[in-house]
Order: sequence, then structure tokens, then C-alpha cells
Amino acid sequence: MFNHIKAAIIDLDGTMIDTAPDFLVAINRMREDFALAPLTLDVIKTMVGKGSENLIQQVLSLDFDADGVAARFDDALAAYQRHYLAINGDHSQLYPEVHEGLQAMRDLGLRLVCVTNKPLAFALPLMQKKEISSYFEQVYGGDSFAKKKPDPLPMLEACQALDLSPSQVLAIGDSSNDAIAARAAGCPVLTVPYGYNHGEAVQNIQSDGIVETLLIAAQLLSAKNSH
Ligand SMILES: O=C(O)COP(=O)(O)O
Ligand SMILES: [Mg+2]
Repeated sequence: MFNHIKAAIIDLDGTMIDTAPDFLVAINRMREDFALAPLTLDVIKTMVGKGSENLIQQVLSLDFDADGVAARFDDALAAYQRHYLAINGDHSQLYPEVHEGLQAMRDLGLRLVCVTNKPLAFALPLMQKKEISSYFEQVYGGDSFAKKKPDPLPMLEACQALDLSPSQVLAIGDSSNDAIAARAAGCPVLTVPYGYNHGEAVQNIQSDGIVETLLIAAQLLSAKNSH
């Protein structure tokens, strides 16, 4: 299955960086602005993965009905974005073996692209700050295309920009979003078990395997490529 892999599309939040603590601070500052009680990290983790708009929708829905959410949505999103940009990366860290895994993939000759549902204006400075930008030839955010993961569009656009067929491009992510998007695009996909999967067990994700770290993913690729 991994014999012809030429590139990898790697997810950001929950796959390379444990950003839930950043989300927690930004969301709770926004909630404070609206005189709402703070949320816990465990609750935030179930809400991350489908982009900022979806996150704000879920957060407001805890306290307001559909009309109440709609009335506050624009102001809440703007407040959240302001708070997030002010602390972006301060409370988050790389998962174990991310540098090693990315370097091992580059050493195998793989081209690397990041496809995240995070807005590009958050993703780019965060990746710079955590010193992983240089591994990637391109980064696409949740606002780079007309649709986000789990729609296959971002994966298809990334493959087209690489000038590779989806079967030559391995996706690696932490959530069902990544796997659904990858499979619909025709990319093989691996799952890391330590991220955020909307509060669902990672074993329920329809993927081609679970890899404990990005370094294990690279080792799997090198083992398959040598046969
Ligand atoms: O910002 C999000 O909703 C999650 O982004 P991800 O696609 O990098 O997991
Ligand atoms: Mg993710």
C-alpha cells in the first residue's frame, strides 16, 4: 500500500502540535467577554477539528439556542480570533517525535505539505514558532479553499499542486475528518492516536492504520519502500 508514496499531507492540530491549551485560553477569554463560565480542556478537545466557525458555533450552543447563537456569532468569532492570535503557540507544544518523524520523511525523499482546518493566519506563525515550517513546501489552511476537511477538496487541491495522483500521497491525521477527506480523495491515510477525534475512540476511524508517532509512520514507509 505504501510502495508508491511520494509525498505526505500532514494535519496540524492534534497531529503535530498539541494546541488544545491554546484553544482553551482563547475560548475562555472570549467567554469572559460574553460573561460566560469557562470551559474545561476536556470539553474543548471534543470541539477542535472542524475549523474556527464550527468551534464558535459549538461553544455558543452550550449556552444559547439557535437564534441566540446567530445573534452573537460574528462578535464571538472576532473576539476569539483576536484572543487566539494574541496567545498563538504560547500554551501549545509539539508532540513527541514530530521533528524526528518529519526529518525522517524528508530523508526518505518525501515531499511534505500541511493541510489544516486552522485558518492560515493562525497556522503559519504557529508553525514558525514551533520551528517546523522548513519541512513543508506548502501549507493550506481551513480558509485556503472553498471547503474544509472532511470534504476531499483540500486533499485533491494539495495533490494537484504536487502534481501527484492521490494514490501517491499519504495523509496523516488525528481525526475522522482527515481520514474521511483522504479516503474520498483517494489518498491512503494513517491515524495518530494522541490527538482530538471529536470525543470518539480513535479505533473507530476508517484509516489504513494507527501509528504511535510521526517517526513510526516514517519507519513504516521506509520498511515498505525497501521491499
Ligand atoms: O483548527 C481546527 O479546527 C483543527 O485543525 P486541524 O485540521 O489542524 O486538526
Ligand atoms: Mg487535527
